Parts: sequence; C-alpha cells; structure tokens
Amino acid sequence: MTSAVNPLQDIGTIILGTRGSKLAMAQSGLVAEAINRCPGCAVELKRVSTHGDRSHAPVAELGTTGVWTSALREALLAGEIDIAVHSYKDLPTAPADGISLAAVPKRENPSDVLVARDGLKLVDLPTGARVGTGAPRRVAQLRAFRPDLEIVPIRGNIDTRMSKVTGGELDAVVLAYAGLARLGRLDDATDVLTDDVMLPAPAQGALAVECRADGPLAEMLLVLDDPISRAAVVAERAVLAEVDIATSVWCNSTVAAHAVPTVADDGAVTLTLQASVTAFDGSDAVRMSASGFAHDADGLGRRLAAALLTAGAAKLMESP
Ligand SMILES: NCc1[nH]cc(CCC(=O)O)c1CC(=O)O
Repeated sequence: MTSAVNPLQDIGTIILGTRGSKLAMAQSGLVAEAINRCPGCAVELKRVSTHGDRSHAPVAELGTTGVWTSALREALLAGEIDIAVHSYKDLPTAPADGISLAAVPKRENPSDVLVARDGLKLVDLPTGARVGTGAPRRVAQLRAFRPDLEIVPIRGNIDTRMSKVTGGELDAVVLAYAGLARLGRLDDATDVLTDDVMLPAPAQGALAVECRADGPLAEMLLVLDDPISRAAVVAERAVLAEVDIATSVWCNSTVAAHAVPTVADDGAVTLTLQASVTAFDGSDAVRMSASGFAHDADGLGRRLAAALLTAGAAKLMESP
C-alpha cells in the first residue's frame, strides 16, 4: 500500500528559534501555530538572545547591521535551530549565505501609530509636546511635520515605551501598528499615521521565516508564504538596499517605503510604491512613487531608489 508523501514525516520536531521579547514570542507563536496545523508537524520554540537584546545602548549606536537577527542566523547555520522568525524590517539588506527566505506570511498593517495621552492625535499635540522615538526615520518625519515637538530618544520593548506615556514622562510615542496588533494592544493607539505624514519602514509589519537553504524545510514552509505580501516587501527593501549601497547609514537611515498591491480582474498584481528619504533634522525630503508589476518588484524598487538618489537623497543623509 502506498501513502501520499508527507515531506515532513522524517523531520521530527522542528526547532523554531526566536528572540525572547514578548513581541518576538507572539510573532513566533503565530508561525508555530501555522506549522503545527500541518499534519504530522511538531514545533518547539527555542529562545536565542541577540546583540540588541543584551546591549542597552541606543540601537543607532550599536554600530553593526543585524543586531536583532545575526545570532538567530548563526544558530540556524549551526543546526541549533531549524527555523528563524524575524521582524522583516530588522533584517540586513545583504543576503545571508546558506539561508533561504522560505516564507513571508500575510503582512499586518505596515503603518506607524501614535500612542498619546488623553487620546490625542498627532495634529492635536500641544506645541512642545514630548514625543518618544529613537528611529531616525520616525524622528526625521516627525520633525518635518511638526518642527515644534520635542523628540525624546527612547528604546526598550513596546511595554516599556508605552509606560512612559502612562507614567507621564512623555506625551506620546510612535510605534508600529503591527507590533501593537500582535500584542493585542491596538486599543492603546490614538492615531494611525497616514503615509503622507509618516511613511513606514521598508517591510514594516511583515515577518521573515528563514531556514537552511540545503534542508528539507524550505519547500514545506512555502505553505506559509503570501506572494503578494512578499512582492510588496521585496519592492520596499530594494529601495532600502540601493540607498544603503549609496550611503552606508543602514540602521540610521531615514529611508521609508510602502508598496500597495492591487489585483486586477485577470489576476495580475500591480504595486504602487511610494518612497522617501528625509534629512535628519526634517528640513528637507525627497519623496517619489512609481507603479509596476509584482513580478518585477525588485526592479521597481531599485529604479525608484535610483530616481531618489538622482534627486539628492544621499546628500540629505550626510550628517546626522
Ligand atoms: N526594531 C523594533 C521592531 N521591529 C519590528 C517592530 C514592529 C513589528 C513589525 O514591524 O513587524 C518593532 C517595534 C516598532 O517598530 O514599534
């Protein structure tokens, strides 16, 4: 008697590596749940501590790419874990040898949100209000839109950041919608920031599921992949990669990008990609958009980056 081939039947328990933060555990839990739904699969979570978790310095000063992700990739290559789940926006743009991006699950809302006292929206914050964020992209866009605000550099996990608002130390913080959604804390958001005010980080809201390129998991993990989310993120990251090459400011970059997919009646997927680079002090910015087919997502992003660079994007990020 023959039975249908189950590509996982010989794999045994799959070890899924994750950072230990509440958000990372929630994200990894979502991926683990999806894998556990496949018949015969069993997943075990294993915590891996990263450079970013161990250091308390501002992320912009850690001086290296992959502060949240390198340790997970090393554990993957060493065979200590079989799958790594990352926030896609935290991954370096350079490809990693021996590792496949097996799946990009359906993306959460990529926007940033404001969590402010008294339910305030960004436009309602009083002059001089104290707003916490450490990300150069958020700082620059906030300064461009509301030069009167006092921006306070902060870091720490989402709970820590939000507690500075409830504790009265800050009037507001800027966070990713996706992070709040995954922690079940969306009710705390007081304003969902629109693209014209705060264009998100490339790949914000998306997860990256990686495995060893030579193993059996890559094919099986494709069930978790959402090709439209993947195409959008690939376009956004191509902008970042191309600007990175021209400027080498990586974590300190103010590059923002958002690709909105549309599916035509014939099934063809088109992306409308918007991208911007803002001067660190918010005094100047270049912003452009372009459309193209999802199957050329990478080319679309690279061409838009080239146009941004021609318009002076690299110069804007010369001095922090
Ligand atoms: N570097 C921190 C980080 N990495 C991913 C997210 C949010 C979740 C996501 O973008 O998928 C966050 C927190 C934040 O920006 O508020």
